Amino acid sequence: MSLQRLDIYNVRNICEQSITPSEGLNFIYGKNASGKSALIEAIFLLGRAKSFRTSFIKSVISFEQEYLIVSAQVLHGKGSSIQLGIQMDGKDVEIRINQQTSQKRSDLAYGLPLQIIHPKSVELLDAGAQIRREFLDWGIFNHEEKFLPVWRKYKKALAQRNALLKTKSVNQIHVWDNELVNYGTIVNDYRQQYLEKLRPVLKATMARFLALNDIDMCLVSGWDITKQLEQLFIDDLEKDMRYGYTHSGPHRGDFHLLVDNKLAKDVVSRGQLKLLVICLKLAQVELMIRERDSFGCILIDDFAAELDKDNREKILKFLYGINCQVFITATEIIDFGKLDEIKNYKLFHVEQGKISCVNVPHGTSL
Ligand SMILES: Nc1ncnc2c1ncn2[C@@H]1O[C@H](COP(=O)(O)OP(=O)(O)OP(=O)(O)O)[C@@H](O)[C@H]1O
Repeated sequence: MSLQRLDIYNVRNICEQSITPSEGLNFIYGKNASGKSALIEAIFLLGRAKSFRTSFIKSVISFEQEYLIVSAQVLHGKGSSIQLGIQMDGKDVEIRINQQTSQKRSDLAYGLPLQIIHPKSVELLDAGAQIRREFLDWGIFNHEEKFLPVWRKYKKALAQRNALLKTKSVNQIHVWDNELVNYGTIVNDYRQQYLEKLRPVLKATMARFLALNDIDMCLVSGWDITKQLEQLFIDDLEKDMRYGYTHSGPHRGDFHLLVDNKLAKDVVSRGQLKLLVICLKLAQVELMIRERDSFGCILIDDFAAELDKDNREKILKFLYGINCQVFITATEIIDFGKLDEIKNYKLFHVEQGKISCVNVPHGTSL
């Protein structure tokens, strides 16, 4: 799965640009504020229908413009391709798949699975649990089609229960308790199964980048698993009513990344933490390629940030070795290391929102 052609219209300082990327590695370089991240953001918008930098979409639309559009021809193996498009005006989102309008953001995500690594990605291991839940659930969503409808039903039941808690009208609350127990248990099981599959891939990926012993990953369910969830809803009712929300369930779930049985963020260096996050993200991609034989794009914004030359080389080697389209940005070509050993890549230069493909005869040392 890869972008064959990408058209960007009104994304930050990119007014109107089209590129034909390589199926393999795409290196994007340019000075600060040239528009490299805007290009990465455009691809992310297309696959996730949201920005990775802001929840305020108006700020992504070029100044004084009403809307943005990103569209692409996406090759889906065996020569078949689909046309994906998204238009956003800050209020509404219009998704087009092969010229048909779709209401579902999940259709885009299935059409173009994306993984992104950027300087703030380190939050995956040093910020609150929500970002880790989303990480796990995104992996499961791409593995198991049945997961999303169950998760949606769980969230709907949770919203209903919380609404009853807030108005203290708890007579009918057991109806929602039953739904939450039912769907919540399934969500937790999916997470556990996914984590069991991801763990060995993660350990193998980490071994390539980090000399850390005894790394493990374990699921935090979001409730005291020595007790029945059903019983916890009964026991916690008074507390839940006082705060107006449900304290136990997979919506409070998390995972812990442990190094020598301690939370990674408490024992490793900043650079190591960043590498651990990269490993987690690449392990998800690798698992998906193993199980589904394909992936969409890996996006890496600001490649050189906090990574030393050795690690940048190892990451590039890894990316070169997996069958996947990659977009990587840096301010200097030199940050990409030796490109002469890599075939099948394209180099793009960005300047004031204009993207141009730089011709480098393969085998040339940059
Ligand atoms: N809505 C917008 N409309 C037009 N330009 C914008 C908008 N939002 C931001 N910009 C400008 O777009 C330019 C490109 O920003 P971008 O973050 O893509 O740069 P970059 O090349 O990734 O830079 P750096 O290397 O510093 O991270 C900046 O000058 C920024 O001020």
